[in-house]
Amino acid sequence: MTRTIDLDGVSVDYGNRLALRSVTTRLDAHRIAVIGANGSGKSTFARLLNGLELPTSGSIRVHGLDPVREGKQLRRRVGFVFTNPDAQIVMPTVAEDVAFSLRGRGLSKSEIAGRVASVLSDNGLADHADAPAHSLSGGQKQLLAICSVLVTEPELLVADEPTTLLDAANTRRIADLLAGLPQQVVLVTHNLRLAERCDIALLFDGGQLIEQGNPADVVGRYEREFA
Ligand SMILES: Nc1ncnc2c1ncn2[C@@H]1O[C@H](COP(=O)(O)OP(=O)(O)OP(=O)(O)O)[C@@H](O)[C@H]1O
Repeated sequence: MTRTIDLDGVSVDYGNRLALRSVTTRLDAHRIAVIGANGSGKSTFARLLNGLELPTSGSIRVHGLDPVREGKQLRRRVGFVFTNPDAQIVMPTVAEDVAFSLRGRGLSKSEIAGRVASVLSDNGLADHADAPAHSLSGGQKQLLAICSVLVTEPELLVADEPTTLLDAANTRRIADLLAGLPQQVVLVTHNLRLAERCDIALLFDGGQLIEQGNPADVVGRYEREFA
């Protein structure tokens, strides 16, 4: 399996705003942090990776798939976690919400129940399986949102500021969870400590990818030039 993300001259123009400007990169690291100031293009970059956004020009391959022509297959292989878990919770109970992600995949009821129980147990939510999803704490909701993505066994997990709404303990919990995943992870974050725990970091400025490399070096430049 190739786990390379390739962008060649990718720009995204929202009409009156060039959100990404001719970004070219090749990424095969396990955990990739994406940092930069507000409005620098991080979320746009993340959203390109599962076809939520399409390039205005240039080309992309994510694990060999072209989001323009193969968007459906891509979305089955790339899981996306949003900042606000409430935006992702769609079913009344925790277990039902996780199971919902597996609809249309041709799995039997018992296979679905098995996968749901396993992901909830791996992430400390087994005791909440039958609880109303909206009764969970903020940190538990973010765990649930991640479980709902992980249950689909994605090859790539893209998380757009998944710890922004969380306190220190829950931030650590999500950070540890992401750090322990076997699949490739792209983490957009303003939390520079989380960025430093990744294998590589990308720094965006004004829609341009201005640096890519060792996270400590990239974070250092960001702090010197943008803080
Ligand atoms: N749907 C949209 N329509 C028009 N402009 C947009 C849209 N989404 C983003 N933009 C603009 O594109 C630029 C890049 O936005 P993006 O959300 O990618 O930045 P970001 O680095 O993720 O910012 P933040 O740290 O604030 O989340 C910004 O100027 C933003 O206002």
